[in-house]
Amino acid sequence: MDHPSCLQVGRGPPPTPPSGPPPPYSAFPTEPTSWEPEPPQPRPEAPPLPAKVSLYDNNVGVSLPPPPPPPPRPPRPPPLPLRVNVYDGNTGGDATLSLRPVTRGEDGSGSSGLSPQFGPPPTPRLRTQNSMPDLSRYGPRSPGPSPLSPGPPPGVGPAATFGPGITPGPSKTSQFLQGALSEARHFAGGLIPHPTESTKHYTILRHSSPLLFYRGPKTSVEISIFSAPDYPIPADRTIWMQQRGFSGDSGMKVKALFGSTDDWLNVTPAILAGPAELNQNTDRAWRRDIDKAARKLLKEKGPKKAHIPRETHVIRIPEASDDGYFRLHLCTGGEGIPVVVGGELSSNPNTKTKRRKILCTSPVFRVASTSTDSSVFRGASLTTLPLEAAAFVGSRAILARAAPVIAPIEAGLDRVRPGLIASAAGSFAYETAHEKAQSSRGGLPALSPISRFVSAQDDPGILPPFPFQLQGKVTRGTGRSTSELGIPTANLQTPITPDSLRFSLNKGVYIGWTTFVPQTKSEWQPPVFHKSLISICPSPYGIRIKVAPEPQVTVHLLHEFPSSFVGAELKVLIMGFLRESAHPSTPLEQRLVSVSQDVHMALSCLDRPNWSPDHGAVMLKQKKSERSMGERFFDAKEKVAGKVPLPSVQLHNMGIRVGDGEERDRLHGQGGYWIRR
Ligand SMILES: Cc1cc2nc3c(=O)[nH]c(=O)nc-3n(C[C@H](O)[C@H](O)[C@H](O)COP(=O)(O)O)c2cc1C
Ligand SMILES: Nc1ncnc2c1ncn2[C@@H]1O[C@H](COP(=O)(O)OP(=O)(O)O)[C@@H](O)[C@H]1O
Repeated sequence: MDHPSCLQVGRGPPPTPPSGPPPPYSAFPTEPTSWEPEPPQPRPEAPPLPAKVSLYDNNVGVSLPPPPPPPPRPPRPPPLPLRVNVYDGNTGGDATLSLRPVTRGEDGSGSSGLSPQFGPPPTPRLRTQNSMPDLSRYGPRSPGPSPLSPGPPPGVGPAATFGPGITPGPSKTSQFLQGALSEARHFAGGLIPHPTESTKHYTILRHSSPLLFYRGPKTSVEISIFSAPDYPIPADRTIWMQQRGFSGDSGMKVKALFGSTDDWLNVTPAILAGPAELNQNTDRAWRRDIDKAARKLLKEKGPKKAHIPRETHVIRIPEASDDGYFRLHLCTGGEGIPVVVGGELSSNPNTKTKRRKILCTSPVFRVASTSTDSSVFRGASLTTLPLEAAAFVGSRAILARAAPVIAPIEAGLDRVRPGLIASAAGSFAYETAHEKAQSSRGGLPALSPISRFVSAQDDPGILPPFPFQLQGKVTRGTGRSTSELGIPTANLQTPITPDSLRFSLNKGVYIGWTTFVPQTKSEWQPPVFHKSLISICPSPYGIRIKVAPEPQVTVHLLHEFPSSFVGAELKVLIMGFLRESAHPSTPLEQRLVSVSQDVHMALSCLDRPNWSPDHGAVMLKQKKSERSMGERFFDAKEKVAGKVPLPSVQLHNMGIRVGDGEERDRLHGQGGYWIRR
């Protein structure tokens, strides 16, 4: 094959779309090389969690004023039930804690007077097996199922609502949290009464509790937007999050990432989901809230002006926003941050086009992690004090529960730390790596795409930070890549580790080489490498609607195989970055053109000697020996992780901020999803 195009790293003129379908590549030879696979390492299990922990631990190291005595409650109307999303260590998913208030003494406890109930853990999302296409690679294709077609319920976290709670069988963890968080419910009760805020034409209903416990990248707030019959939601609507009042920490660190230069973050949900993709219980709870609010709006505004439900949003709260009070603004038009509160544009003609118009603002909510401490009490206003008390109690409860998980890790670290890293050097190295990652990003993609218009002699070949190596078992896909794009993709079951790699990669398409890892020693043969296209991004097929979808590694090998190899172990050497992933809503024709270009690029590029797998393997070795101190620290962290019991749950899932929040924000982007009503 003739390759007029050559390569360079950096910007270049726009690529010329190749005409026709991707070229056949079955005839391309594979190359034996000395790059050998290494086996993956197993990880030990976490110790079991205790069933019961004392709530009020006097050894927490903070001076807490005695909690205010509960105000006398009128018997009617009954207080609304509070539901708090918590991580359920037993199921590995989220549990919704629904605390239904009862009259004091009614339950015989006489303590908080609240009888908690728990929502069920979400049903794990299963893949539809019957949607597998015929694997005859270039045969006629049947259209795949629509992304919005009915399917099994997704792994969405349960909603926190004001409607009646969903009553499942309580788990061990939930029993523990029952006691702890019923206290939180008691205190938080004071702030619940305003789950909706309205302007003349718009209303925002907050489904979630006013008190959201931080749960890592999955932390989310759920709202529904209503509008008057003559005022549909504008197509250019955006949702912005603004921090309000007291903040527990510095806050708002990755403004550029979220398109903001102020205390405003653009948190508009990324994905439009179909009703069939939602967890049905969650949606039912949302609808109950919506019906209740709609009835109220009808009463207030009359049938002609009553606001009608338009959209429901599950908005991911960026981890970098830290603890504090927040509200959301529904905006339209303009550019930059919305600076006009009250729905009117500035009269200054110079700034007019730059400003977004705020259509409506949501009720306030509080995000709390275990970093909540007594200083928050000092910063709280009188109206927010009950919520602060609730945050405090809740965070103590979660910390207490986390302690048995953290303790063995700490102990294990102490055992292995002296030989691996002195903690001071470690933290320095960590900072260095962290800063490096930060500066290399600067809000722009750090990886320059390979340009298509450089002559072979100018081709610099693999450039840092490449190559990378990933390994994983092939799992079944949805069949959509085959049916829609004509490329079967081997989906790898692999977390992207170590962190240094995870945080370096853009969501995008890469070129590289893939080899099969022999299952037994007797199977060993010199490895054969196949040119490959590697995609690292969340599945665009919407079957796993999540607040913070994890990137998936999928590989299309540029070689024809007689049959499927699901279950095989692949090793992938990633050599260069081609392009950012197209948004899932990109029209099919455009995606086809991109994939066809990707195939051309991989074929022309990887044939050159400076892109060979041997060359890649040498560079990988070299890279390993030249690791920066920061990268070594990441390695050390991995090694430590291999030697000490790792928690089966991640600490951020237990409300503990562990410092990687900004990187995770980068990884997940805005996240979130929304549905039409
Ligand atoms: C060459 C190539 C290019 C891809 N480009 C994109 C893209 O631009 N945007 C995107 O969301 N996903 C992209 N993907 C990911 C696939 O659309 C899909 O997530 C993956 O192949 C899994 O699909 P499956 O469920 O059919 O196995 C790409 C995959 C490959 C192999
Ligand atoms: N050239 C190839 N590249 C990747 N996978 C292939 C290739 N040829 C066959 N396969 C097999 O096809 C499977 C993908 O097919 P399938 O899951 O039906 O489609 P999709 O990738 O659209 O989800 C892979 O898991 C792999 O076993």
